[in-house]
Amino acid sequence: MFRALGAYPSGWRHAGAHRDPRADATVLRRTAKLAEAAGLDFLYFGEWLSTGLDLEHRDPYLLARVDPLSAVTFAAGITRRIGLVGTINASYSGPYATARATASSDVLSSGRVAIGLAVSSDTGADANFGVAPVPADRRFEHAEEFVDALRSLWDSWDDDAFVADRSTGRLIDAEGLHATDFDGDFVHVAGPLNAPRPPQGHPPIIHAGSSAASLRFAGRNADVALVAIGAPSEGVAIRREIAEHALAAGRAAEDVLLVAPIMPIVADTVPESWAIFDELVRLLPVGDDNAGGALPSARSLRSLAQVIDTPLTNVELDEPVTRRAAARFNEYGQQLLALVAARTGRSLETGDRAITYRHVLATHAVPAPVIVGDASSVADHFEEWVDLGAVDGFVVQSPFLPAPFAAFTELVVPELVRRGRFRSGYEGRTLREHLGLGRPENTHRVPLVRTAAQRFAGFDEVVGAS
Ligand SMILES: Cc1cc2nc3c(=O)[nH]c(=O)nc-3n(C[C@H](O)[C@H](O)[C@H](O)COP(=O)(O)O)c2cc1C
Repeated sequence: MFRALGAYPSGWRHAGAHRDPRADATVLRRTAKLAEAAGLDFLYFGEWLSTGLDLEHRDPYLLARVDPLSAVTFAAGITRRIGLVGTINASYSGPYATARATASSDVLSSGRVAIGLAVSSDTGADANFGVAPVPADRRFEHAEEFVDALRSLWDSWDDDAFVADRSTGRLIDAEGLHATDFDGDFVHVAGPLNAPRPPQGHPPIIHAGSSAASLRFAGRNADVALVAIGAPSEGVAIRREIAEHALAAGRAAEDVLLVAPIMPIVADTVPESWAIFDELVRLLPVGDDNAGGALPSARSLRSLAQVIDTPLTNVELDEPVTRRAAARFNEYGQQLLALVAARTGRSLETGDRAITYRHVLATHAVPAPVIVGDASSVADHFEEWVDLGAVDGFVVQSPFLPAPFAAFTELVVPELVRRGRFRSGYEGRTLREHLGLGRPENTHRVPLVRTAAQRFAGFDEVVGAS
């Protein structure tokens, strides 16, 4: 997952971090090369369609970044094998333009493109696009029509419609162009599309979201579901839920892959990886409600006190959490303590490696799926989750770019290959092949010429009747 300014809010402050969005081409080129050299399935470009000062400390990577479909096209030109996922938001995109742009980039990349389909709503985006928002409770219905329309448009032409017969002068097989008219409750589009059928037939659809509505949507429509998962047992339950929705929609359970975001912080040794995470926490501008430059108040000590049900009066951020104070934390507070211990090697009341309130607050304030360790411990985590049936794979987030991502590709990927858990290099050509997804047939049977003839026959009747 490519977040140029880093997926951890303080990542850009780390020494050596990319921090100038105007130079995104440089870090994108480096990241794409690293990812492809490691044989990763895809690079994922997310999307958010508005900006504002409130993002500076919460999600700085959203402040200003290149448009995902532009990034896909750029990356397609500098890579040869890796898949490229460009996110578009169904509520703010037209199906014709989206089908055309993605069919085009699939052609230009020889079948390596997927759509990240976002269904989120955002009042900023409503204002930016000047459109009446899709009613909140019908966003997923709208998105379902959007996907159906996309697939219909991608099937406008048969794979072999362009016969290009020089001797007869026949360029196309007229029977290979289909009527694609789609007339739903929300989506109305005629077509056919003025782009060839994509090399993958239908570029895969990846849907990110963790709500019940998102899981249902993914089960019914997506090729890959990207879901935030806290524990393996949760992943197993989510997989079952998605499979039920897939089956109810007439699909097979294995038609939908389940992947989870993960933020590995890896170094040659475990203490070195702890040091990187400690530094990210130190650089996080957490503070109390009125502290200048701090994260929003929801990430203050006061809010932490509320969620762990424990008064935190007169404590300093860098003060150790005493055993006595820890005993008063509720279940969520105990989970935070366990997470801090796993990510930092710290424990209660142990001198300079004591758990401090800063670490507890940072872990609450930044709900990133951080996993800290050396190559072996991070690979153990991957293996365990896959073996327990929690996920089919992971989408790697980097706290900043490029160093932690380089460390992941140079340390963890070879370890997974050594263990026989990841292929060495690419076997397939297209993204569908990387993911083990079949290539869909063209679903249109009736050529446009025949429907035109039928329409003409209807016209004759009308003329005859008059
Ligand atoms: C790992 C991950 C990445 C996501 N990336 C995006 C994104 O780039 N753009 C977007 O609009 N939504 C993205 N989402 C989805 C939203 O965060 C949210 O889950 C979605 O709007 C569904 O929530 P809802 O069903 O409550 O609307 C992502 C979700 C996850 C889990």
